Amino acid sequence: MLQTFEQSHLKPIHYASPPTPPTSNTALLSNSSSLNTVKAAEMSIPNHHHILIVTGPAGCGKSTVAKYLADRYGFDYIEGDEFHPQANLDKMSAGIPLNDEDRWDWLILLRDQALVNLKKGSKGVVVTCSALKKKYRDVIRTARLYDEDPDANVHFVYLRADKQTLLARVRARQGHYMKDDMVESQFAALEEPDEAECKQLKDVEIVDCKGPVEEVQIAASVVVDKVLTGTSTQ
Ligand SMILES: Nc1ncnc2c1ncn2[C@@H]1O[C@H](COP(=O)(O)OP(=O)(O)O)[C@@H](O)[C@H]1O
Ligand SMILES: O=C(O)[C@H](O)[C@@H](O)[C@H](O)[C@H](O)COP(=O)(O)O
Repeated sequence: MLQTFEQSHLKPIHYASPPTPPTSNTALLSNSSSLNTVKAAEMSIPNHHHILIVTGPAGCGKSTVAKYLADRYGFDYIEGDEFHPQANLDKMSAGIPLNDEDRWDWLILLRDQALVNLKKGSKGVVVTCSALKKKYRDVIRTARLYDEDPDANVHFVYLRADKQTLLARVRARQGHYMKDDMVESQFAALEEPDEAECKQLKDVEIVDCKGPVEEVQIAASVVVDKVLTGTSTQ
């Protein structure tokens, strides 16, 4: 376990795009297009307890990308929005941003649900969670401390786009409690994974999510393929 932690610590940082400013995935896709033809079934994924957390503000495409990744790797899919207590849902539906107090138990619940699924035999889980602040991501990172084996291999996929792009998506989205008036507060709270966090912890992949759905899904799978097969080279 400690060994696993140290090994993952030694894994090189892998940016799908640099921390700032946002860029497109064009270079990543053209450099790595051959990887996208690799079928997940043909990939040799070491049997670690993979916990992939797809993060970013409302509208960045967490659910859209997480479902794709879960399907690709045969991992369980945990939709973070389904684990909020009613009080949180009521707040968000009323356009009131959650605060730290509102989020702690939710984050712990998501972490523990991921561990429950792994304990039941899932080879990996993909979790959607905005994880807007570093301290929230740190809660999920503690999964390896509570893993039974313990082998949990936590990785974050941060979907990055500008506020206007996400505002437009949330405005167009139907039937969701999170309305576009919450996007401003999401960005106000957002602490993007910065270079220090990425370099120190080596568990964050940054994917530009401004492009079309399919492009973003492929870009995410390119970096996650490398994480899961231990072939990240940067
Ligand atoms: N890359 C994309 N381009 C355009 N629309 C997208 C993209 N990704 C997601 N969407 C749409 O934007 C809305 C928000 O996506 P969703 O996956 O629910 O994001 P999140 O889970 O981060 O809030 C949905 O209506 C979805 O269909
Ligand atoms: O799909 C979305 O619009 C978001 O995922 C949204 O539902 C919300 O971001 C989280 O559930 C938790 O709220 P916080 O992001 O404020 O922690």
